[in-house]
Parts: sequence; C-alpha cells; structure tokens
Amino acid sequence: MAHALHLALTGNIASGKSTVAALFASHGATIIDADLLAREAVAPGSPGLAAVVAHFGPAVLQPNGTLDRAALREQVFADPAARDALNAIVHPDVRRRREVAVQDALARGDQVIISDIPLLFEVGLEQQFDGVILVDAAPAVRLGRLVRDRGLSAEEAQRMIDAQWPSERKRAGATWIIDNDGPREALVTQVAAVWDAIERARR
Ligand SMILES: CC(C)(COP(=O)(O)OP(=O)(O)OC[C@H]1O[C@@H](n2cnc3c(N)ncnc32)[C@H](O)[C@@H]1O)[C@@H](O)C(=O)NCCC(=O)NCCS
Ligand SMILES: Nc1ncnc2c1ncn2[C@@H]1O[C@H](COP(=O)(O)OP(=O)(O)OP(=O)(O)O)[C@@H](O)[C@H]1O
Repeated sequence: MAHALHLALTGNIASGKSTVAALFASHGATIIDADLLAREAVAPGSPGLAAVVAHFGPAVLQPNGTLDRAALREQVFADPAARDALNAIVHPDVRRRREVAVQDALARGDQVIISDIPLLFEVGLEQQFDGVILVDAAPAVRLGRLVRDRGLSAEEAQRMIDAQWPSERKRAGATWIIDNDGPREALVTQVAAVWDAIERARR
C-alpha cells in the first residue's frame, strides 16, 4: 500500500526553493516553510521576539513593535557569533512548530509532506527525512537575484551567501537535485521528474 513520505527541500539562499516548493504544491504536496515558521516565532508579542530584543537591543524593533528584519539581518550576517545567538533563540521554536505542522498533515492523511528548510545541512537535520531535494544555482547567479529582487547591496548579498555551506557539500547529501541556473521554465520538467520518483518511492 502507498505510504506517506516526509521529504526535506533545501538549497542555498536565492537558489529558488520557494519557486520549486510552489511547483511541488501544484502536484499535490503539502509544503511546510521554515522561513514562515521562523517569522511566526518572532511575531509581535511572542516570547521569541522578547528574547531577540533582550539579546540584540531595542534597535531591532520598529516603532510599531514588529521586528526590524533589515536591522537584525545587518547584525547577524556581519557576525557569526550573533548569528549563532539568533539561531539558538529561533531554531528550537521553529522545530516545534514544524513537528506540529507535520503531525497535522499526517492526521489529515496528506501523502507527500515537504519541509522547506534552508539550513537543513548546516543544522544537521537531513537524517530525519525520507529524502532530500536540493535546489542549486551558482553563487554568482544567486548574488544577482539577491541584488535584483531583494534590493540588497552586493556586499550584503555576498555575506548572506558566505553564511551557508557551499553547495558542493550539499549536493553530496541530496537524494534529488534540481538545478536552477537557467530560466524558470526549466524547473517545471525537473520538478515533474522528481515528483514521479517520489510517487514511485511511495509504492
Ligand atoms: C535574519 C533575519 C531576520 C533576516 O530576515 P529577512 O526577511 O531579510 O530574510 P528571510 O527570513 O526571508 O531569510 C532569507 C534567507 O536567509 C537565509 N538565512 C536566514 N537566517 C539564516 C541564518 N541564521 N544562517 C544562514 N542563513 C540564514 C536563508 O537562506 C533564508 O531563506 C531572518 O532571516 C531570521 O530571523 N533568521 C534566523 C532564523 C533562521 O535561521 N531562518 C532560516 C531558516 S529556519
Ligand atoms: N530560474 C529563475 N530565473 C530567474 N529568477 C528566478 C529563477 N528562480 C527563482 N528566481 C527568482 O529568484 C529569487 C529567489 O527565488 P526563491 O524565492 O524561489 O528562492 P529561495 O531559495 O526560496 O530564496 P530564499 O533563500 O531567499 O528564501 C526570487 O525573486 C525568484 O522569483
């Protein structure tokens, strides 16, 4: 009988994970997005936000009480110790939220659950999944997207790229690899091929 699978989707910043996740969703996958869970963990009024302000100071708050993401980003990508401190505040909560979301999906009878986890390998979570889908693109391509689509300076974009493992190391640990250096259209066929392989693995 077919059984449910819980897969991880990962890839370095601006590789195209969210774009690929949307394509998997159109095939029927349930997507659990760690970046979204990380935002919930520091929502206004949350203990997570209070912990961030206690550590980083009130300068990371906007006048309306929400997190000033750009201000925090500048601090954490300039300093590995600051990044570790932020990760230690946010990651345990993200993990709890993901476990709840996975249990909810399984209880609904969802058959293909894909957790989008940017830092899967850095954090060492890859063994917890039935398979790992890696989205990859060359650093220069990703840098271009960060500058073009997110309005970052080249220096800040490079610091974010440098805060993650090089993709060679991630490719070695992936079950399936989707290359996204080319046009968006090239993703459709690659995602369909991985989806077929997932369906075969469920049987
Ligand atoms: C530093 C923050 C405030 C910057 O917010 P911003 O809106 O600019 O970016 P966003 O959250 O959309 O993240 C964009 C990408 O940055 C990269 N990134 C984010 N945090 C980290 C980190 N701690 N280490 C390495 N890369 C990271 C990921 O590739 C992520 O997809 C935010 O990224 C954050 O709270 N990070 C800590 C939580 C975390 O680790 N998130 C990543 C997955 S759980
Ligand atoms: N093949 C492509 N060609 C051009 N632009 C692309 C392509 N794939 C994705 N993009 C764009 O690049 C940016 C990053 O893509 P996306 O948000 O899917 O990546 P991500 O890996 O989820 O990023 P992040 O790590 O920042 O969350 C987006 O603006 C997206 O529209």
